[in-house]
Amino acid sequence: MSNDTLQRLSGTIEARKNAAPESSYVAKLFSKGDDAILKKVIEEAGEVLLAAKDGDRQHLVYEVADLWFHSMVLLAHKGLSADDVLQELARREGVSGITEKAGRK
Ligand SMILES: N=c1c2ncn([C@@H]3O[C@H](COP(=O)(O)OP(=O)(O)OP(=O)(O)O)[C@@H](O)[C@H]3O)c2ncn1[C@@H]1O[C@H](COP(=O)(O)O)[C@@H](O)[C@H]1O
Repeated sequence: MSNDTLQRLSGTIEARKNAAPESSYVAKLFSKGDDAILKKVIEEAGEVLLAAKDGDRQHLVYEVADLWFHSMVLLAHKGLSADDVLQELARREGVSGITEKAGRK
């Protein structure tokens, strides 16, 4: 598995913060703010649920990609990135039981 795609996409999403809202989907979503971004994340999570139930594996991959993408937009909006999540997953590889919640309030 390669993280190159996630890194490139993170860079593109980050760059959209300085773009005019009408110039791109991500720029428009940033301009709408928190609630609009969170709504997309919830909407895509629901679509993942439906895809998981319909038995079409490619459909599931498609909807999870939508969910990951919108989660990345949310992270960027909050000053974070996919890299922060990858670091947390890497940290968990070394923790048995995953009971530690480092950094959680
Ligand atoms: N990976 C994605 C990506 N995945 C999904 N989407 C968009 O997310 C939306 C998914 O929402 P829906 O399925 O609900 O479709 P919709 O009804 O059109 O969406 P809404 O208008 O209701 O929000 C669609 O408009 C998709 O085009 C994405 N848009 C952009 N990217 C990446 O982000 C980059 C920057 O995109 P722009 O900001 O458009 O240049 C692109 O180069 C891509 O790499």
